[in-house]
Amino acid sequence: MRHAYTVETVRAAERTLMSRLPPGTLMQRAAAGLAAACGSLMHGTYSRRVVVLAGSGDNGGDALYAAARLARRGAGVTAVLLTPDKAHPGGLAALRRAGGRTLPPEPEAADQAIAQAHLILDGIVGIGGRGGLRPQAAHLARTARESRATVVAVDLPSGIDPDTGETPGETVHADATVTFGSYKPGLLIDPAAEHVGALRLIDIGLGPYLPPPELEALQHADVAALLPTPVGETDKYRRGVVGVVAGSERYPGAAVLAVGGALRGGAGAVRYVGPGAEAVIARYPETLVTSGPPSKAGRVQAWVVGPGLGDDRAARQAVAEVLGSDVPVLVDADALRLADRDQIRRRTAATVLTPHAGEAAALLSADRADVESARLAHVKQLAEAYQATVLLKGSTTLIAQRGHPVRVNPTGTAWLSTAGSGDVLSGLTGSLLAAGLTARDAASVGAYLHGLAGRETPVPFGAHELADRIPQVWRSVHPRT
Ligand SMILES: NC(=O)C1=CN([C@@H]2O[C@H](COP(=O)(O)OP(=O)(O)OC[C@H]3O[C@@H](n4cnc5c(N)ncnc54)[C@H](OP(=O)(O)O)[C@@H]3O)[C@@H](O)[C@H]2O)[C@@H](O)CC1
Ligand SMILES: [K+]
Repeated sequence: MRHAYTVETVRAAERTLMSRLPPGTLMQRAAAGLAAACGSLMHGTYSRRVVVLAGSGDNGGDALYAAARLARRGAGVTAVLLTPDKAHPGGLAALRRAGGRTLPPEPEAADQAIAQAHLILDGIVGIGGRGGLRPQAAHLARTARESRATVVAVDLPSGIDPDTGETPGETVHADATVTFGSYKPGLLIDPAAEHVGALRLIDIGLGPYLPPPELEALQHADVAALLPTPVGETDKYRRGVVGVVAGSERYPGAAVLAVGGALRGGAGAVRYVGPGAEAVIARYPETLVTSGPPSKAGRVQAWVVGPGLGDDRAARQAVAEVLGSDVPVLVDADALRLADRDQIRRRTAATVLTPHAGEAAALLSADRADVESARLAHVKQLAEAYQATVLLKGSTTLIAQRGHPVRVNPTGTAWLSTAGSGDVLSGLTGSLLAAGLTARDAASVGAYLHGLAGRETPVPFGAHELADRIPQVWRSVHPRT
């Protein structure tokens, strides 16, 4: 599991640790890790040209100390000092002792040095940065982006908001980010995460001083431990039966895709309820289909409701019936519009809402653009407002449930934004719910497998191919399955 902490938490842990160590120890640990990472990115240091963009805080200090180490190993280092009279004194002295030269941030000289660099170290600001980059820093960030050099962000790409992943203005676009002590939420959440590049964590000894995280990201081993596995004496009810209420005369395909996802989610059987039965059976003969309302469909351990449902009276009635049940319910697509919001809040069994940014905006009476630019705040707000587990789909899918760290899904690809992709995710996640995972785990594991399937399916793909790919990625996560 990867854990991420807010600036306030990181600073508190650093204060405790620093009080037990000689002054400067943490910065030297950070600089040593950073210099080693730069050396390996440049495949050596001798005769490499390195430009340091150094702000006046400790982030600039880290960059200057690391650059001094590179200079001692043969790199030619030029430091562009954003405010020369406030540059980190220890870092600057170390760099000068190692033979590095410095420049004030005058555009012409700085631009020329950047144009000739093999590697640029972005030490403009770290966790002390506030708001969008100031004009001089923004100019350097743009020049670095346009250069051919490898851009390495120190702790984080300058200009991103470390706590939220928002990008309030110009930011550095890094090829790699070397972060210290712990991940920060902004490194893992878009739009900021898009500018992080390859992410490396340098351990500076903070671990024992960190409380529960603000954000976490599952990795293969975490997902493997959560995947349902049938054991000796079992039957379909013990493995879980998932009910899928999806599709309409107009959109029978949504029913097929949701059932396709559900059949790959580990439940023992899939019950389909709705007008798409013929199409569903034609593609998946193992589905148990019923034509009546959900309440007459027979026993299920979890429901999925919404994909392609339309919005007629029968659809509205089906949503209300499903929400009235006492088993976990996943509410997606049309059902997010049709559901009585108070009925969602009153439920005692788990509810999972799976909106994309547009649907999330409607549920919160907010703007879609605001949701996309501040995903973490909005997913938490939704979970709170609806007293539900919320999976906010998008470039970085987030899963929130009150009282727990938000989860960010580390898999996925922009190719997943294709028609029907969400229907497969709903079926898959509902199936994991029926198999007994908690709402938060089912949503996280569903997003993880769905994202991996998106990465593994040859592109460009259609949503039905994603469903077909799930067994393969399941086995890649859990080879002993
Ligand atoms: N603490 C520790 O133990 C360890 C900390 N470590 C390192 O310290 C870093 C934090 O250092 P920090 O606290 O000095 O802040 P930092 O990120 O350098 O920024 C302050 C500077 O930014 C400027 N500035 C602000 N906003 C700006 C903007 N929008 N646009 C432009 N400039 C802006 C601000 O200017 P001022 O307002 O003072 O004029 C000031 O000069 C952390 O990220 C990690 O790298 C590691 O060594 C490990 C041990
Ligand atoms: K930085």
